[in-house]
Amino acid sequence: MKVKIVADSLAGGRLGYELFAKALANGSRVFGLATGSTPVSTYDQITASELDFSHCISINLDEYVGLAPTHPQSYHAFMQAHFFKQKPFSNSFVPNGLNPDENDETTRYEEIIANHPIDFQILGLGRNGHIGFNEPGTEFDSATHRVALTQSTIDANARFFADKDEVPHFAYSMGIGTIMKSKQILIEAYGANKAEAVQQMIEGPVTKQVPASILQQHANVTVIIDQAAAANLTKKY
Ligand SMILES: N[C@@H]1[C@@H](O)[C@H](O)[C@@H](COP(=O)(O)O)O[C@@H]1O
Repeated sequence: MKVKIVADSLAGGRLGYELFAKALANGSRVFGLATGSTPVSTYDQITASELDFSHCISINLDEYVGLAPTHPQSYHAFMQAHFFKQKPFSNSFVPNGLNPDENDETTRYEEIIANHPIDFQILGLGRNGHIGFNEPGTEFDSATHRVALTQSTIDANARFFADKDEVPHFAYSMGIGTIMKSKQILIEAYGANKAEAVQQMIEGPVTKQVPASILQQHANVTVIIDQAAAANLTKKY
């Protein structure tokens, strides 16, 4: 893992942007994308830049089950607002949260990824160490699946919804095995409430209880964190 400690999320976003630009220049054509507040500073730099993704494909990590693409809190809507409206791809895939057939949706999505192997994947980090929506305890070789969200994740995401009761309890998510097949991975984390998960991801044992810890075994991972998220690290980076 390459660990980059920056002053704040703005500086992290600039670095994240540079990694995207470099990957694009080096021939990456399939980009795995994430939602959440973390990647926004990177997306802001990208959408303000000259980068062109019109010959590229994007594949998003996850989507809430039960939310229509037009729902303002759906990850479809998030991606439109923060990325695709300004920087369209030739084709963008996001799981279909309205597909009630779990097997159909997860198989369909896994096939899309098999047909378009991900060159560059950006990830955020959950407070409990989750990546995508792969909660603690998820198998490391998991494929795209339907996830029951933990209370900690529901609580963390409630801030985006008018009412806590509106937060979906299920999501479709790429699996950890799916994510690990990406050729290059960038994971970003900002703020003190990520410090514990960051320390466990980088310095802790590789354990299912901290899904992101598996990234220690990936050959090409860059971690971008700010000072606050780096606070619990015990070694120098
Ligand atoms: N499914 C998303 C993740 O992809 C994201 O990385 C994480 C952190 O969110 P945030 O970046 O807002 O802290 O939580 C959500 O549950």
